[in-house]
Amino acid sequence: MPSTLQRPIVLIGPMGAGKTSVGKRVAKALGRPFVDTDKLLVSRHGAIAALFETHGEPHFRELERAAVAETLASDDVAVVSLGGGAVLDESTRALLADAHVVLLTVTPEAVGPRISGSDRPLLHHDGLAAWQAIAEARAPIYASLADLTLDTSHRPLSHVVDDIVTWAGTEPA
Ligand SMILES: Nc1ncnc2c1ncn2[C@@H]1O[C@H](COP(=O)(O)OP(=O)(O)OP(=O)(O)O)[C@@H](O)[C@H]1O
Ligand SMILES: O=C(O)C1=C[C@@H](O)[C@@H](O)[C@H](O)C1
Ligand SMILES: [Mg+2]
Repeated sequence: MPSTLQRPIVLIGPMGAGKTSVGKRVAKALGRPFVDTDKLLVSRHGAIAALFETHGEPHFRELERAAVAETLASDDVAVVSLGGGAVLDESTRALLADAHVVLLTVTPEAVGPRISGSDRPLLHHDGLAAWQAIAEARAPIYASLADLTLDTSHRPLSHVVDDIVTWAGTEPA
């Protein structure tokens, strides 16, 4: 049954934490629309790795900020999964003030298999070492925004989804 959630649920966290997979399932469980901003950007501008290579990361962040702003301005969208670095942008962070923000975390040990073979440009050179450095540098930003934090390292997707759905039902509208 569709929920009456008044504010969107926004999933943040490092690459491979499960934002896309979990967000899609939370939206389905709530019977509400879902947007993954990485997927939105790919549908409009092509592969993220090519965008980084051709136009650079700052250009990608601008496109990302616009995509997040547009998505959160829609009355229809209830669950939004962001790209891992979206919260680096100050104005993107400000857009999250009215959302239920859920931080998904994952340990380096657990994320290894999840990111192997992923086409994330920031991981092209050093893989797991790059992931770890990026995740550590961003951890304070993620933590400062989170209303709920869930570690996904050793938990099936369905348990993470159930926790978010239950928590959303207890949050003030
Ligand atoms: N709790 C989990 N247990 C096991 N595997 C998981 C879990 N959550 C996600 N995965 C797997 O990890 C991979 C990455 O997940 P996902 O794409 O959802 O991460 P993400 O946070 O959206 O990453 P990105 O920032 O790169 O978009 C997928 O193959 C997914 O099936
Ligand atoms: O953590 C990051 O900076 C990124 C994560 C991905 O979701 C993509 O948005 C892109 O590869 C950048
Ligand atoms: Mg994703």
